[in-house]
Amino acid sequence: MRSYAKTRLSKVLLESGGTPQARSERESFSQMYTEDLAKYDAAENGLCFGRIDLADDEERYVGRIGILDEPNDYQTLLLDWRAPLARPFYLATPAAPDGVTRRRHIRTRSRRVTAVNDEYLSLDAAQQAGIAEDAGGVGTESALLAALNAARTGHMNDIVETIQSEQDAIIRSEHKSVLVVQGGPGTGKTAVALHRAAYLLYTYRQQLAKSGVLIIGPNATFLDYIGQVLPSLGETGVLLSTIGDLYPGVQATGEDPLRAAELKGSLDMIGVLKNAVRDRQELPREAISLRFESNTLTLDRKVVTRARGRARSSRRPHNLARPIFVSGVIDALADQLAAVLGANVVGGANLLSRDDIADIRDEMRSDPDVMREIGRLWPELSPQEVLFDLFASTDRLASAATDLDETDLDALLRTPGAGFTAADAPLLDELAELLGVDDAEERERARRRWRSQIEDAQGALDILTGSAPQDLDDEHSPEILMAYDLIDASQLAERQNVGTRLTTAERAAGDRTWTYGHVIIDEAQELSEMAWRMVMRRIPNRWVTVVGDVAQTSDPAGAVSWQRMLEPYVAQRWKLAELSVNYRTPSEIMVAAHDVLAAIDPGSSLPRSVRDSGVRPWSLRVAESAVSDTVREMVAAQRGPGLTAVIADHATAASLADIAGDSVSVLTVREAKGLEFDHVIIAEPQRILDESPRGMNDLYVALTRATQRLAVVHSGPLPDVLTALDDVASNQWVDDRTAAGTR
Ligand SMILES: Nc1ncnc2c1ncn2[C@@H]1O[C@H](COP(=O)(O)OP(=O)(O)OP(=O)(O)O)[C@@H](O)[C@H]1O
Repeated sequence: MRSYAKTRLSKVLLESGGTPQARSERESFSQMYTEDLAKYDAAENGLCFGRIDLADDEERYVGRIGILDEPNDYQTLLLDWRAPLARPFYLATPAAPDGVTRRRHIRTRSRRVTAVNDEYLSLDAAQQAGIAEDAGGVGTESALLAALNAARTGHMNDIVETIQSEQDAIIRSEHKSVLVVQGGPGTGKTAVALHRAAYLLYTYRQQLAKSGVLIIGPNATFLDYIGQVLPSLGETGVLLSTIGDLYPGVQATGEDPLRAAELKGSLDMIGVLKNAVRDRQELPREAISLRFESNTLTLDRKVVTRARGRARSSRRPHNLARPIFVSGVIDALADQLAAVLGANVVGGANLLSRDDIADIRDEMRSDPDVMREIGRLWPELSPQEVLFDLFASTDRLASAATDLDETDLDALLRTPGAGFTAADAPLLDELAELLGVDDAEERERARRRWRSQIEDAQGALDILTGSAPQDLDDEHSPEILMAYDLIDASQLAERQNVGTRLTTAERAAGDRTWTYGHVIIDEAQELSEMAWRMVMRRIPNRWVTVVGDVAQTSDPAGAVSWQRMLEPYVAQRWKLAELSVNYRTPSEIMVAAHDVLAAIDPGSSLPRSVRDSGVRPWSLRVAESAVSDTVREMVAAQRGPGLTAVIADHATAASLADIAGDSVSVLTVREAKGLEFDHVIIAEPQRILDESPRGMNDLYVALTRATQRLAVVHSGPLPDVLTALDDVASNQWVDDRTAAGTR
């Protein structure tokens, strides 16, 4: 398949000329073969990972992509894991075997089979194979446990080999509106969300290939962590973004203080932004005198009020209503001038015909002084400008945010030099709606760009001809093809465009008004009300998969209830699916997290851990000055594969930043969100609690990041919610290591 795609691709690339239709076909083929090659590369590892045997002796092999045996009547050699026929591989159980007698997990390294693991789904099949009932061969979960116990690499792996049935139901859900997947830490929400994207792209390829799928995650580290999963499932047409980067052309570089983030996330900001835009539609304090062709005209409050009223009552966005305002003012000024000119001649204003007055208006429109004054009163504005100016001035803020007290106004004021923040992106998006974009100029620029591309191409062809050997001119030999014979300028320009052809995801990323076919929001509890508005604008059909856990909300403007966030868009019409099994955190750690969850929401239950690690988490109290050294010793005691994370409040994390390396991360809770590590050290948990009004949720997130071991190092009293941890007197990880060394 590889060599077929490679050969076809090079053939397509060599072809040239032809009708526009032929060219566009070539383009699609070249894209298709390129994507095929990427898909085959991605499926290189674990190409085939399973097989099911059915009662009627049929065998089905399941893998990362589908393969048909073309010469043999297109028989299926390998089923794509997303195909309906592959589904029993994930769903069959001894209680409901669905015709399956045996499920085989096949593990491979490159092309070599390294392990085969069979589960017999009926006693008959097990006995026939000579497996005793108590041998653990029936319904074992060894493939899953092997995957879960493996050391972490810093990148998420796909779970196609071991998708569990409650996860499968969500991945393949046919629900066409908002589906909320709520589940505790480690229940596979992220994994499920990514596999759902792959499944939907496979099943609704036609529909989604053009519109694309958008996946929103909490931060760049997280996107990097999950970034490998979709290509390994063979899907490249997905845009991954954070909320902060969703507004095209702006990257969130600043960070808001908690109160500012909370205020910016609230729906009250809609009113504030509306006011901020209206405040830019100004009335002159006193009449403005304008010189126009040796006459003095007056622009007074009354004229401007009337023009502004007309423009506002059009209900168009600010920039699109601007021409109405401009006409209103120019009409009034032209009438004024006509009156002045008329008064100066016998016969009065009637002397000026309509055409004369129309000419005057045109001249006024091209008079820079007149237009400058009008521009001051109703300027053309960009969202960035309005937001920047609003948060830079106490006066503007006070005028727009009339309900806020002084402390809140201060919280919103931007520190000079700071960039836009993640909470600003939804505000920019809102402003873009309020301002409207007059894209006439952009369209004209695109036309000009195209013309100049054709001219460049023409130039290139001329040079090619000019630099041809002289004797060709003298004795033009018909069998030597000149560039001109093959291609004309517009074709060449088109070719260059093909070189920079954008994928659906790339085009969508640059277009604020792009509407996606499906949107998946991970860690959705972190989205503020304003962020929801921004996302929902991009998905008018409301086909959204929402994945999150309200007990893990850190953002002060984030969700405490899904209903509250979704109400404005779908009222009650959303479906809830829950995940109840924790695949990450061992049971010993979850026991310790119980009191923390109870403090967040006494009504919610902990997800059940699928495995034990055999190691109990512990806490160690040391002097404040010794916290740093203790953590360093623990990190140094880690050897071998696996990742260690130190999770702490901002200040403690900053003081330990230098120990970060390839296998060690030092993170705040916000940065650790959604990630996982083999070993986790939480430093100064009380400070995590104190740092935010959602401190308890943050502590819960920190506690549930480890796949193997957890330790807490603290200098003050241990928070009450952590008393389930073993209180130890010395650094166990270092002791364990020393003991291992002695042995
Ligand atoms: N069916 C499965 N087979 C193998 N591994 C799985 C399966 N389901 C989940 N996992 C693994 O469990 C871990 C946790 O999954 P994931 O990160 O998706 O959980 P989450 O619910 O998003 O967690 P959190 O809310 O804490 O961010 C990951 O390493 C994931 O690969």
